[in-house]
Amino acid sequence: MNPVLAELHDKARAVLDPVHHDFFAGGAGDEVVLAENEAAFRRLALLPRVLRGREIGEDFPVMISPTAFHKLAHPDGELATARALSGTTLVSSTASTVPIADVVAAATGPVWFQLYVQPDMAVTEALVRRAEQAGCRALVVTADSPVFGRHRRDLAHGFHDLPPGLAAENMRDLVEPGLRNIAMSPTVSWEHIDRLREMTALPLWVKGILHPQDAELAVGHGVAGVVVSNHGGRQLDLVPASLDALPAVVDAVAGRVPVALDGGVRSGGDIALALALGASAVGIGRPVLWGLAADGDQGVRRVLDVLRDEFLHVLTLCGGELSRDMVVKRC
Ligand SMILES: Cc1cc2nc3c(=O)[nH]c(=O)nc-3n(C[C@H](O)[C@H](O)[C@H](O)COP(=O)(O)O)c2cc1C
Ligand SMILES: O=C(O)C(=O)c1ccccc1
Repeated sequence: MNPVLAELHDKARAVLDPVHHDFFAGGAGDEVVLAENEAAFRRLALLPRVLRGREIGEDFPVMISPTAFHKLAHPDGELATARALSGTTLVSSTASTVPIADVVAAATGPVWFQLYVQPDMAVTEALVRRAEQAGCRALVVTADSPVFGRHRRDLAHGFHDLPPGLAAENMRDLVEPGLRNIAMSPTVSWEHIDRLREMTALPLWVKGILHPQDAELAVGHGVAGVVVSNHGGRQLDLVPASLDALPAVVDAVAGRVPVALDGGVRSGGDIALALALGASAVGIGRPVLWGLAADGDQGVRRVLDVLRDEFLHVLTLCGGELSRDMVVKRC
């Protein structure tokens, strides 16, 4: 792990209510997948190519993955995260504690909207319109959550509600006045993806793909991209590390749409490994929350800056270009 990220996590742990720290840090079940997401990177090594005589560009293939409830980390919440972007894309959660329009207004980079499809399609459509009107540039439908994950740390603490004064602000006054709960629904299907594609001209991504046949289906349903993700180990605690699921999805997609990855990315080297295995970009979840808790927008900026610096350094050491033949098992 990049030491700055470790330091920011330590600081976050020191300042956060332990209940909120554990909400951010925790995973589902025995937290096997939570640990595996990071461990999978350490099982791989990079074989650099030398003497390629190539200077690298400034492209930084990183986005901020959607995470709920940033006001639990810092009073400015998602506004602070949005101010820190300086060109990086923020995928803003349905469960943000700041309305999406305010997130976009504060943003210094593109904002995409992460959508939990609601069982009532009128409510879903109202969320989509809200994201469009705010100026979001894409929709990211989360597909790995037919039910809420079971997080033992939250159960142990009895954490299930936001404290008074905080709410999932995007859920206010949709269709009818008042605040709704975010629903997870096992009836969400590819038909909903088709309906969303008819509903909006925004590029539609699907997040939470692990099976290559689902990647194939996603492409068949006209998505703009897929995110290989296990929700940071917060849903099914039986799945592979997201990095280990990546190659088969990349093969199934066969270059037809971009394949992003999130889960366990904690250094510039991790970014390089994911790209070498065919990811077009990676998403960062918890480290952004640690930066936010430790130091607001400056902490989030620090996370992005150290990852950018480290990634570009690693990329240069690898000869400026990454490919699958450069990844080997560490034995
Ligand atoms: C506290 C927390 C809240 C999350 N909330 C959402 C969410 O609202 N929507 C979503 O699609 N994913 C959500 N995720 C999953 C992240 O988008 C992402 O897949 C995961 O955090 C990536 O792993 P990492 O934290 O190891 O970087 C959440 C993750 C965490 C840790
Ligand atoms: O905690 C999560 O992982 C998550 O996705 C979520 C979704 C809705 C509300 C709160 C958290």
